[in-house]
Amino acid sequence: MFKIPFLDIPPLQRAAGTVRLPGSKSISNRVLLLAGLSEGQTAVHDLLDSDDTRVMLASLRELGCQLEQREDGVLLVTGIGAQLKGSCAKLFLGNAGTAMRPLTAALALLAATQGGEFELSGVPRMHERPIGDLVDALRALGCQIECLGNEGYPPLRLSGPSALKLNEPVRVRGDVSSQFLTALLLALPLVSAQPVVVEVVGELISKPYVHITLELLARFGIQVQREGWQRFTIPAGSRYRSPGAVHVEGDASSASYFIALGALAAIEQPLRIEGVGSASLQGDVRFAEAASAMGARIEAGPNWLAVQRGAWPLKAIDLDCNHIPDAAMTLAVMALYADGPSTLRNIASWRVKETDRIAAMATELKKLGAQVEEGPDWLRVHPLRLWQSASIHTYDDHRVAMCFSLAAFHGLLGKELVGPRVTVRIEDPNCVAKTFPDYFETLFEVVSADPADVPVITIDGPTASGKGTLADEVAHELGYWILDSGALYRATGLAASRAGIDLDDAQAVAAVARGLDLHFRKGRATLAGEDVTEALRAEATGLMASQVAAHQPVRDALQQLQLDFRRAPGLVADGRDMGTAIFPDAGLKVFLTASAATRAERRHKQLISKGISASIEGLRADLEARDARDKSRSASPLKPAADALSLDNSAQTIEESRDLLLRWWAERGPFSVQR
Ligand SMILES: Nc1ncnc2c1ncn2[C@@H]1O[C@H](COP(=O)(O)OP(=O)(O)O)[C@@H](O)[C@H]1O
Ligand SMILES: Nc1ccn([C@H]2C[C@H](O)[C@@H](COP(=O)(O)OP(=O)(O)O)O2)c(=O)n1
Repeated sequence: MFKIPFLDIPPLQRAAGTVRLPGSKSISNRVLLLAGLSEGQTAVHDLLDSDDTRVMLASLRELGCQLEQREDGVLLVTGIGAQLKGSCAKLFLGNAGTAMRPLTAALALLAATQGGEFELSGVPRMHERPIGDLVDALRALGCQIECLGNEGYPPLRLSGPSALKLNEPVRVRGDVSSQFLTALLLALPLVSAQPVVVEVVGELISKPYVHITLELLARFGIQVQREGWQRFTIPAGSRYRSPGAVHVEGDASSASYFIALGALAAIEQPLRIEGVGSASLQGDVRFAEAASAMGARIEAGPNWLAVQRGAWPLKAIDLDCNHIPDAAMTLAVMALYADGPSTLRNIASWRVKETDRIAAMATELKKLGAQVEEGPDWLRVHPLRLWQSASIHTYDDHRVAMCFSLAAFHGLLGKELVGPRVTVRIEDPNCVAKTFPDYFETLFEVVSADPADVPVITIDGPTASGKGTLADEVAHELGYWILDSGALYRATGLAASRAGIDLDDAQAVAAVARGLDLHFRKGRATLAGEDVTEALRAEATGLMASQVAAHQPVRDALQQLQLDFRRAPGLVADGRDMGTAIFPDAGLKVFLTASAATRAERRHKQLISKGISASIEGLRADLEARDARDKSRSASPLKPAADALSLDNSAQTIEESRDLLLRWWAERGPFSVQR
């Protein structure tokens, strides 16, 4: 997760590999509610773990459902069997429309029939998202609902008991959001002692989402009868019955970013997307048709897609997007790469989503330099040839963040470079946590950039100056990868000494370096399958590292391994020769020092905290000897690069050093200082 103020994405060129999608948000939250209302236990497989599902889970727990996370990731939900366990609760639902609407309907009906009082609230944006049509429908039915802020908007208070009028059809508007109808369909089986009829007023939008609702209701034992998309009947005596186990499909809206990615950048090989396909329930899989119309080459299996670039530039489209409201935002960004203006129509619902998405898309696309026109329910985007770096505001809207990451792909038309290479800054990247917490990690796994375009910060300096600590801090703030180059020399020294090799035998040690079976995962290092995290950090290993690092053949053997760390979105590399030898073109080079006394003291503290005893004098002698060797060797000696900025942090805190580096970095970047 990128919990940072912004993420700068450098120019990206290609995509290849396989993406596994997170579970569908729409299906996850519907399944949770149905499982929560059912009798018995439901094993939910592949549930999405995100902000929106977390608020639903917290609410279910509050309402008395038992939730148990199995070791294999499956969630066991024991439902309340349509019987309230408590008569009051206050539920906070964040910005999750898929929790607010159905819980409102379900709790209003439960309060009416069984008595109770429930308050439902969310973040400020949730209190601006209309729910009046659902409230009206429920009030007409006899439910007691109070809007605690503005009429027609959350927060809401639902209370009862009260008499329900179920003889007449429940009428609900369907032309603003289909979620109101979905909410009623999910909840009305609670009161279906007699048949209950729902009539939709106005033309129903987003029908595919209602289709998902009906399919899932069927899996939980409720066969809704449908006449067109206007009239729905819940048969008398309907009861929620757990199907035992449910598998949640991958999220088709999330797939749209990777389908677009394939269309833009899967040049040699298709990009494979797992979790959705031709057998998917979700309407947003039809985004694939829109992407095909723009030129993508797509092959589909039951639960996978393989997408490759076809037409380039993409083909402009003029499309009614009513059937793919969420995924269609991605088309607006693809339109930048088209051969003419593209028009997205029938998207009025965008105006009442996480933000006013029509306005947001228009504003942010224009920042990149695009010409954009908008109407009450449409958006027209003209292709972009002269790109400019832009800081994209994301409005706490996950989809804005995800679709604009695609604007980092540009420049290449055929083999020719068109326009400048620019940086796309995504503000508040963590807003993707709503539906796809690992979106950026997933993206960076499958994309590649020209290494020259990937920004690098180097931090070189003597031992215990704080390079590693500072590199971690800075990389974390920028969302960059980390190269601890010393670890490669340490691993080489350790592996060579374990193999009984003379550390002064340059060729023999270089052979070890070339065959190094070293992996870093989740803060642990393994060498030939053995966890060597602690062994690598031992002082003795540092001395061995310094010894083997003096051999040019060893340095040559490790060079490519180090260069391979240079991947989007960027790299912070620490060592002795990062700025002088490995990344001479780094955008920022820092030479970090501190007095020998300070460094000895820091190392001493570090060792003591790990329970290793050592004398400060001994440590100081060791580190001075190591510095002397690192500086005096002929192969890439420790010295500042000509263009490095020196920083003596003897009297600085880690935070002060970090903020200074980030300021230096911001001054060199395409955006003015932002912190
Ligand atoms: N201003 C500072 N900057 C960086 N590290 C510091 C600072 N003050 C104290 N330290 C501590 O110094 C120790 C050595 O830092 P480390 O990153 O391991 O150094 P290096 O990678 O240069 O050998 C760490 O325990 C770190 O917390
Ligand atoms: N880029 C590098 C990194 C480390 N080395 C050598 C020289 C160092 O004394 C050892 C150990 O490096 P490391 O950065 O892990 O050591 P410290 O954490 O600074 O004690 O490896 C090098 O020659 N070039």
